[in-house]
Amino acid sequence: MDLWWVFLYTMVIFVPFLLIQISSTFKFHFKIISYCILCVTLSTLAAPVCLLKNGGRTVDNMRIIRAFVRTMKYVFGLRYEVKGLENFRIDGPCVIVSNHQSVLDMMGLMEILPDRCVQIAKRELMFAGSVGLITYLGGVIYINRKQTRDAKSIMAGVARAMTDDNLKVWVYPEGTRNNSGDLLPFKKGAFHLALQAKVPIIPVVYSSYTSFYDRKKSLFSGGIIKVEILPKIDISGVKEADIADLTDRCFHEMRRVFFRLSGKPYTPIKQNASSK
Ligand SMILES: CCCCCCCCCCCCCCC(=O)SCCNC(=O)CCNC(=O)[C@H](O)C(C)(C)COP(=O)(O)OP(=O)(O)OC[C@H]1O[C@@H](n2cnc3c(N)ncnc32)[C@H](O)[C@@H]1OP(=O)(O)O
Ligand SMILES: CCCCCCCC/C=C\CCCCCCCC(=O)OC[C@@H](O)COP(=O)(O)O
Repeated sequence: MDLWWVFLYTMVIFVPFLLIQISSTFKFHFKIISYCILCVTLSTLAAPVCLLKNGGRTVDNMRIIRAFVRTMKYVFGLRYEVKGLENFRIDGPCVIVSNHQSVLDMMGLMEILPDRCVQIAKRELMFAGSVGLITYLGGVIYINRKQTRDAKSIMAGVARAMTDDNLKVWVYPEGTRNNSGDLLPFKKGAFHLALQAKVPIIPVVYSSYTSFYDRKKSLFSGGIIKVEILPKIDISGVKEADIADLTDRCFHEMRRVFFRLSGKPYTPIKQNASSK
């Protein structure tokens, strides 16, 4: 008889728990797959518009891509609260650095993307079907992260193009997606780029997604993302030998803002922030 009670309680507690787990995992994957399908569909629709309007690969296509991507937030119940847009109003090129949490960042990127701005992306993105095509048409710059020397020489070319073509360049200095609720140490490429092109750096911080999006917990619901565009960091007077300090300064400033926007107490870290 006792065994029956144990069995019954196990079923009453365990089975609903299991079903909730399965359904939340299912819901999470369903939403992520829907996101990917929507990206592929919108890219397929945007590509001919870009080709008809601008003829080929040009940063002007980013305006078209931006208009398409801005509709996606409504599908996923996301809202952006943006502060500091006036800091984007500078004449000429600049390097924009921001934190990178997930593939969902494309929506936050396009929400505030200034005109004449291209992104640095891993070269694997080029092969992502119509998404790859649309990034190519928008003028995204691809780097091979496994070949530092190649990446550096591409960045040197980008520095020239920035001044020649009046381009802004968006870099994710963490170098990869990071949904841990903190920032990864910054790589130095973006800061070398700013120095080589002799342009200011504009940091952009997005609040943590962990309250509404968490891969480990299979969580993906609607939510509010706070975005802050910080005042530009002037690099006049900065020398190559100061790159590590510049990287650290930017990292710590962005990390402070990240914790504030995410409503979490700031915990300073002592060690050198930059990755190498
Ligand atoms: C319609 C719907 C469709 C949606 C479509 C939306 C379109 C938008 C697309 C947006 C795409 C966004 C994609 C985002 C990504 O892919 S993020 C991943 C790729 N990005 C990056 O990795 C950028 C950040 N990384 C760097 O900047 C790195 O520094 C890099 C240049 C890549 C080199 O990395 P790594 O090999 O790991 O080396 P280190 O950074 O550790 O550097 C090693 C030493 O080299 C020095 N260094 C670095 N860069 C330079 C440089 N440019 N010039 C000179 N020297 C450089 C660095 O200082 C290190 O030396 P020391 O240790 O200081 O001596
Ligand atoms: C014929 C092949 C067809 C392949 C189809 C692939 C479909 C891809 C579908 C949807 C992708 C939408 C994503 C939009 C762009 C996302 C850019 C992005 O966030 O890349 C991640 C990169 O920053 C860092 O990568 P890692 O964290 O280091 O990894």
